[in-house]
Amino acid sequence: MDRKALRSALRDRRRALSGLQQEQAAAGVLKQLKQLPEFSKSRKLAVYLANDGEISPECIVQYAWHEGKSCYLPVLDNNDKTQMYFQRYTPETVLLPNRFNIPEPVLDLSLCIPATELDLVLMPLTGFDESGGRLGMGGGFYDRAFAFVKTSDKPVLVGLAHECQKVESIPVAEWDVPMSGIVTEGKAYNVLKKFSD
Ligand SMILES: Nc1nc2c(c(=O)[nH]1)N(C=O)[C@@H](CNc1ccc(C(=O)N[C@@H](CCC(=O)O)C(=O)O)cc1)CN2
Ligand SMILES: Nc1ncnc2c1ncn2[C@@H]1O[C@H](COP(=O)(O)OP(=O)(O)OP(=O)(O)O)[C@@H](O)[C@H]1O
Repeated sequence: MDRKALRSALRDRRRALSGLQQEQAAAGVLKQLKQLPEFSKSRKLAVYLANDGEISPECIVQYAWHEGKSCYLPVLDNNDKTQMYFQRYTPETVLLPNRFNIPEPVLDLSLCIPATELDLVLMPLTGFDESGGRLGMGGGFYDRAFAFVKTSDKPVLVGLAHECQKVESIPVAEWDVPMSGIVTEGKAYNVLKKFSD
C-alpha cells in the first residue's frame, strides 16, 4: 500500500473508535507516559489538540500544567504555508480553527519558542511501526520542524497513538524523522533506546 492509501485506511480506523474507547485510550496513554523519565523530566512539552480521531493529549496537558510544566501547541503560518511554530499554551489561550479546521492559538511570535528549546514533543500520527516509522497527515510539518533532530538528542520525539495505528512497516521517505518512541494506551515502544530506564 502506498502512503496515501495507508493514511486513508488508518484515518478510517481511528475515526471508528467510540467516545468511550477514546477516553480510555487517552487515560491509558497518560498512565504509560507517567512511567517515562523523559516525560517526568520534561519542562517544555509540545502537545496538540486532537482532530479526526487522534488520541487526545488533553488529560496529559491538565497533568502537565498541574506539575508546573510549560505546554506548547503547533501553530501554522498563514503566509508561509510550510511553516509551523510552537506557541505557549495556557488555560487562558484563545483558540481559533486553522485552515484544516484544527483549533490553534492566534499566532503571537513573542509566545513562540524555537523547536530546539523543547524537551519533549508529543506527536500526532496516523500510523507507526515498531522501528519508529511515522505517517502523519501528509503536510510534512513535523518532518520539516524537526529535521535537525537527526543530529541532536533534544527534543525527544514521541508519537501518541492508538494501538490500532500500528502497522508492520511504514514506507519510509527520505525526509522522515524517526520517533524515539511511541506511546499507546497499552504500551511504550522505546524505539531508539533513548528513553532512560
Ligand atoms: N491535531 C493535530 N494538529 C496538527 C497536526 C496534526 O496532524 N494533528 N499537524 C501535523 O502536521 C499540523 C496540521 N497538519 C495537517 C495536514 C493535513 C490535514 C488534513 O486534514 N488534510 C485534509 C485536506 C484538508 C484541506 O486541504 O482542506 C485531508 O487530507 O483530508 C490536517 C492537518 C499542525 N497541527
Ligand atoms: N525536511 C523537509 N524539507 C522539505 N520538505 C519536506 C521535508 N519534510 C517533508 N517535506 C515535504 O512534506 C511533504 C509531506 O510529507 P509526509 O507525507 O511525510 O508528511 P507527514 O509526515 O505525513 O505529515 P505531518 O508531519 O505534517 O504530520 C512531502 O511531500 C515532502 O516534500
